[in-house]
Amino acid sequence: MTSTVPTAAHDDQHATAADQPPLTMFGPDFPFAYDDYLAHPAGIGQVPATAHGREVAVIGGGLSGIVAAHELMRMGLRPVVYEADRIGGRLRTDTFPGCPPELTAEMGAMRFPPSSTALAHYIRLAGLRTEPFPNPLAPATPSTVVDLKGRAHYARTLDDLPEVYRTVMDAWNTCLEEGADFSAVQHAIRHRDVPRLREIWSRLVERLDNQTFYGFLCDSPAFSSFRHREIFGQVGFGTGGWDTDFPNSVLEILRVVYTGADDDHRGIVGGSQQLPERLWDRAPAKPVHWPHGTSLRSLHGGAPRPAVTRLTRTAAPDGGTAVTVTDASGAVRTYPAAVFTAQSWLLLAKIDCDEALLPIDHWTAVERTHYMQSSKLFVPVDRPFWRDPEIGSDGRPTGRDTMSMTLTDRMTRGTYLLENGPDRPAAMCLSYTWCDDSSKWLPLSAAERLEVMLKSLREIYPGVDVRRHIIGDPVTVSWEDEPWFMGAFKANLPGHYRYQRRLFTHFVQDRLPADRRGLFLAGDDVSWTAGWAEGAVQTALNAVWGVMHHFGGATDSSNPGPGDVYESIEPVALPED
Ligand SMILES: Cc1cc2nc3c(=O)[nH]c(=O)nc-3n(C[C@H](O)[C@H](O)[C@H](O)COP(=O)(O)OP(=O)(O)OC[C@H]3O[C@@H](n4cnc5c(N)ncnc54)[C@H](O)[C@@H]3O)c2cc1C
Repeated sequence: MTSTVPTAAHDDQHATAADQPPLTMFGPDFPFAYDDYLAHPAGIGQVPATAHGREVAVIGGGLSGIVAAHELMRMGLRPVVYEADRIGGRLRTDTFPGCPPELTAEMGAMRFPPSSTALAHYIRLAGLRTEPFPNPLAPATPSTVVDLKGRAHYARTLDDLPEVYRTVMDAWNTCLEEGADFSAVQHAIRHRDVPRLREIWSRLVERLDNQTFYGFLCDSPAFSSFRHREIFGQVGFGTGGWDTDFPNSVLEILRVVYTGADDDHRGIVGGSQQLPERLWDRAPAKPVHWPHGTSLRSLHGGAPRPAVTRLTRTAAPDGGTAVTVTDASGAVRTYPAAVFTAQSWLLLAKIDCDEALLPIDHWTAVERTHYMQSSKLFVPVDRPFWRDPEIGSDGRPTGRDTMSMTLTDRMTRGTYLLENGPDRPAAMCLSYTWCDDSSKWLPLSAAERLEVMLKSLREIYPGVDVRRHIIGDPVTVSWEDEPWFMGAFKANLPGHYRYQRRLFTHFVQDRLPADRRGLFLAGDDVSWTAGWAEGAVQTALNAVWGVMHHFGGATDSSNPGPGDVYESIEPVALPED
């Protein structure tokens, strides 16, 4: 997910002293150091040799499924990946028909915070490079235009914007500090002070689970001005407007700001889809059980199995239960364990499921899951023409760029300018929207969307003929309209904390009835930080731990896994009555 009180502004207020430990997506709900766990020389655990070669179904070939499959293969198990669409899922990098293949469009995730340290482990493993992402007012962004209520402001830094923007930024920082112990939580995250973090966060969860983001702002004297709340909603913090998140639980927003998830973003050079694709192709250096050179691709004969159409529980030979998977080819296979990584709603709508798959409270949590909508449209252009100096009405350069990264309250909301070098073809993300703003695009074809977007941009840049630079057809997506996704990413509504807790903690199954074990939920919507690929990775690692434990395996005592330390760091349990 992404969002502007701008990055620069946010950092400005909460400056990171060079001698402080870095901010990472460590908690606050489940403060487990996934990065240290992955980096530890003892590895993340093993299964008994008798389990080597046994099959585990992995449903979904997005990042979570591929990370889970990769780690299960490294343990000597045989992951069988099912993928309905394409490897990568919401790490979807499209190309433009008829254009050079290096010109890409990130239809899903496009920018990653350095605080995503478990994700960074796999980016390194895949040998991928990252580069600064051109967010509003980010150092890598030549210029930004904020266009609100028909008035456009041009800025290279926050100081170029009218004073009211700084006032709004100050209000946001005050609101966070007074309403959500911002500095104390960040300090605990940086220093991995688990008792302190749990103490503060538990209190906040109890107090704020029933509060919307907007209600949180309204409760703050710092945000008593409607106009300031409105500007904040349009321009947000970090990377863009957050008003489409106003109805969501404020806990979702706090998780983002505490962990620096919306700050200092970097893009993956060549596209994010390469990450799961490379992991699919990668042969681990020291394979357990499998011959040298074994990769997920080689285990699957090149391609994953097709979409799962049915999931049932069946009796296992050892007297326990197994998970039986039917796929779109009609093939039926039974597995001692399965990891489900697709969005949970697919269990309700696209897969014929046996109710015995999950405990009833978990089904309720699946049903209540709330997804954000999100649409994007990209066009290829001949070159980064936006860097051309703007010429004023007197025929002289104004000192500004022709066009800028743009935030607006018009239909487009966020326009991103993506360069591949001077005079090389480039891409424009003409519009990136969420929720209601995304729904407005839903019934429009790509061509119709393009026309509305060009009109919005013409209002902001009357002298710029964007169309003249377009060299190919637009590519667009509305994730809520994608049959294998049904939404962009989860966002809890107020009162949803308990549901999220059920889904996230499902990987620890010793307390579940025996006939409800063996199916592990993972992926973005099971995580506490949906909309961030880090959560997809963290929950994949939880599921891997669950499968390992299910097969009688264990971690090295020097490197306990998420399930081993669960009791001491489990998310706060709110009362049900
Ligand atoms: C618009 C958008 C912007 C985002 N921006 C960012 C960002 O900037 N930074 C960031 O860190 N994260 C971002 N994210 C979030 C990030 O993309 C996700 O966290 C991550 O890609 C989720 O991976 P996953 O494996 O959990 O789920 P998915 O990617 O959804 O993978 C699940 C897979 O399951 C498959 N599937 C579905 N049904 C079946 C079935 N019946 N049988 C078999 N397979 C099935 C799907 O095709 C899919 O490939 C964004 C997401 C979206 C949508």
